[in-house]
Order: sequence, then C-alpha cells, then structure tokens
Amino acid sequence: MAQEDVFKKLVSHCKEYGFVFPSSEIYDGLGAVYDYGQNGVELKNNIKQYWWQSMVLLHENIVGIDSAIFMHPTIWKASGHVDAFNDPLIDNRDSKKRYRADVLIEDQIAKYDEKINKEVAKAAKKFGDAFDEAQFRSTNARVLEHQQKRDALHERYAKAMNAGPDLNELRQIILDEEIVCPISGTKNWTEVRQFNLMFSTEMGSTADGSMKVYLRPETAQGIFVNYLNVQKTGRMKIPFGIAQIGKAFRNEIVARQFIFRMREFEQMEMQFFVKPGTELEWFKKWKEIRLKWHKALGFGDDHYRYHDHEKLAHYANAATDIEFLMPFGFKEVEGIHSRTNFDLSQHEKFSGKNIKYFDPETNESYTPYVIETSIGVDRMFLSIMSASYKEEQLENGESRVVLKLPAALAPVKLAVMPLVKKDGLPEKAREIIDSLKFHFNCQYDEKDSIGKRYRRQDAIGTPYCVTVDHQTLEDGCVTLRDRDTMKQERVAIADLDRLIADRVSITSLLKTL
Ligand SMILES: Nc1ncnc2c1ncn2[C@@H]1O[C@H](COP(=O)(O)OP(=O)(O)OP(=O)(O)O)[C@@H](O)[C@H]1O
Repeated sequence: MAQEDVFKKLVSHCKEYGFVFPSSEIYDGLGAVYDYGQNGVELKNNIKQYWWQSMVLLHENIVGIDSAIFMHPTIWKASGHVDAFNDPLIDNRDSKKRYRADVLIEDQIAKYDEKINKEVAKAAKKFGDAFDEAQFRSTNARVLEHQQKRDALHERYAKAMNAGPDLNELRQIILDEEIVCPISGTKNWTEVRQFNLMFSTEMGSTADGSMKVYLRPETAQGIFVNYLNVQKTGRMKIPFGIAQIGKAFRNEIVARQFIFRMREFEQMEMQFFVKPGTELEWFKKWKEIRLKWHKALGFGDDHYRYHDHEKLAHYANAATDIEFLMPFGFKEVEGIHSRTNFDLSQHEKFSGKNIKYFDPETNESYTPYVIETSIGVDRMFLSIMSASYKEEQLENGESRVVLKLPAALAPVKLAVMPLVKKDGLPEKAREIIDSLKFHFNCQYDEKDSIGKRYRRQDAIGTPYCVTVDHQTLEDGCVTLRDRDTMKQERVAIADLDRLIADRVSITSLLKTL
C-alpha cells in the first residue's frame, strides 16, 4: 500500500478509535488544532511519563519544573523571538493561499529527488539482478541532469537562507524554478514577507493600561529564567538539568500532515547546565542518551537517524535532529542543541540582574553553557502511531487492524471479557478488574462476539485480553490472549498481576535504558 494511503488510514483510525479529533469539529474545525480523545490522552500521558521518568527518576542531577505559559514580554525580546522568530511567507494572488517560501523551495528540491528515484526504480526493474545502482547514478544522462539541477538549487537556496534570509532571492528562486501554486496552478506570486510566529494577546483591562503578552512559542525560556531559583533552592551543582513538559504555541503558516505541525502543541524540554568548555562533550552524551530512549521503544533502529545541522543558529555551536521514518519520510521529532550561554547572557543583559552561577569548589562565578533536548509530544505520538499501525492478513482468510504499541504506552493494558452476559460471568469479570485496576488500566467489554471484541482491542493496541468462561467459576483460571501473537493460554486469575503488571509498566521500558 502506498505510504500516503497508510497515512490517510492512520488519520481516520485516530478519529474512529478515540485517539485524535479535529478541534471544534462541529464548527468545521480550527486549522492545525486537535483534541485528544479517551485513548489518545492515555497514550499521550504514557509518552510524557516515559520521558519525565527517564529524565528525573534516572538522573539524580535533573529536576523538573512547571512554569507559566504567560511570561514577562521582555523575555521574548531577550530570547530573540520578537525580532527573529519569523518564517518567510508568500501568497498566491489567484488562490489567495499562503505558503512558506522556504517550504515551496524545499518541496521543489524533493521533486528532483523523486524524479531521480523514479529513473533508478525504472532501470532496476528493467535490468533486474544485473543492475548496478551506483554506476547507473553516475552515468545516466537524465539522472545526472536532475542531480545537477537539484544541487544548484540547493546551493542557491542555502545561500539565500544564510543571508538573513534574502527575501528577494527566495522569490526569484520560486519564479526561476517556475513553481506553481498547487491550488490555482498559477505563478502569480506576491513579494516574500517575514511573518512572526508568536501569538499575542492583551493582559489586564485597558483602563489599567494593558500589556501585550505572548503565548510562549517554546517552554525553554521558563527554564532559563528559573534556573537560579532551582539551583539555589535545590542546592544543585553544575552539571545539572531542568526538565519541563508544557504547551507551546506557534502561528504556523502552513500547517499540514495532521498533528505533525500544529498551532498549539506540547513540548518536553530539558536544559542541561554545564561548565563552559565542556559543552561539546555533553552534547555528544545527550545525543546518545536521547537516541537510546527512542530506540528502546522497539520499532527498529532503521527508523531513526541523526541530522546534524551544517547551518547553525547564531547562538548555537552544535545542533542535531533525531529524525523518525514517518509515512511521509524521515522527519524531525527531537532537536538537541548546544545553545552556548546565549540565553542566560541575554536575560542577564535585559533584566539587569546577576544570574551567574557561583561554583563553590573553584570559587568562580560564570554563566553556564546549555545543552538542550527538545521533543514534541504530539510528533512523538504521531511517530509511535505510524510505526504501530498494521493491517494483517490472518491464516483463516480474515484481516485485522492492530496497533502494535509498546505495551508500556498502550492506553488500555488489559480487557476483561465474560464469554456470555449471564451465569455469573460478568460478575466474575468485574471482580478481576477490581483486583487489578489499581495496578494498570483495565477495560470491561461484554458486547458482541469474542472475535469482535478482540478486534476492537487490537485496534486500540491493548496488549492483553482475558476471557472469563464457565470453567473459570470452577477452576479460577481464564484465557489470556496476546495481541501480537494472538496465542491463548490458560492462566490462574491469581497469576494475572504477576504476568502482566511488569510487562506493561513504564518501569520495564526504563530498565532497558
Ligand atoms: N508546530 C509544531 N507542531 C508540533 N510539534 C512541533 C511544532 N514545532 C515544533 N515542534 C516540536 O518541538 C520540537 C522542538 O522545537 P524546535 O523549535 O527545535 O522545532 P523546529 O526546528 O522549529 O521544528 P520545525 O523545523 O519542524 O518547525 C520539534 O522537534 C518538534 O518535535
């Protein structure tokens, strides 16, 4: 099945099974804003717990905070967001649609790649085993032509972006490449303008004199302005980290690909404060720690890659993304940045307060350097859903949709089902739930045939199902069914907790780190 179709199916599955709903749906939705349903919120909470515990439980020098969304507006001046948190925007005069100029050009670069890959696939089909891909790429005239065009475009684009970006040049590239609007099909483009991504609102009544405040576009600044509070009250010694999970808001120009790019989303960020000069060593360590965290979910190492940044933001001296293989290609899910002492120095300058760290061992004061790990909860959610969604053909000719979620992240861990709705079986099933519900999330289900009930649980990723039958009342045993193997075994009710609790706990994942 084409990857685009898989993605469409995933989006409708998310809605049909209570994972993600478009926001304000009965009012026709709100662009790039989504709500999480009964299963989505459980999965999301489990992802957050996995991240939080891996940070604050496993590292004695990392603690958490929860700072407010509203912050003093000067913070965003100091951080550079007021002046420089922009995307280059271009409108098509005919469709009245708005695009990111950089994205239009990046899509054009991807089109050359598609053309090259098509030529390669065609030749592979033609020559079969005798096909030498490397030689074909370096000798085929059509491939060489596409490669040349792509590389020239890439170079010109990189130069334009490095220059600030150069808005006239971005527009010229769009014109020269004859990029058309996907809606109107025309090249009737406006000038390219800078567009600030922060949402703003007014705080206080106008009579008192209101103040323009921003909805935070990242959670990190709440950590920077509190770092000394935490350091002093927690008696933290460098190196130490502060973790935070919270909402962030960006008025994205082009919001597409479902929950990949949203206007309201959630971030899990950790800022690690280190001694100047040691930051690149810590950057390397955090790159490794974070990739291990992702890989522990068991989707396969081929789903991940680093993308080291060649072009660095002015405040960074190293940066990499962890990319995940989504149905629409490798995409960033997490950024790891060595942010130097830029943010803390800026806050020192703009606030006029001394926020240097005093090192009791060396008796020196200095502004720490910072390594940041920053991951989007919603993007992580999408990556997990897309890697877990499977359509399987069964031996008996039937098919099933199953979410092979890591058991520790699954919304429901165990479904308990009485074979029939009588003879005391429902009561027995509820008794089992009552004894297990304090340890993990159980669901009672008595409607429809057992087969249908299994399919419903497969579709939401429930790793285990238990069936209570007449024999249960006599021997205290139930049938335990495994989601992935679909194998069934007879086990004693008394053993259920021992068999399941460990495998479905976040702790089981943390122990592999
Ligand atoms: N609009 C968004 N919707 C959902 N998640 C987002 C959004 N913007 C950023 N994130 C998440 O927050 C993480 C850290 O934010 P960061 O500012 O480094 O992203 P970014 O480099 O601006 O992302 P992108 O290049 O995709 O816009 C990203 O890796 C991503 O997982």
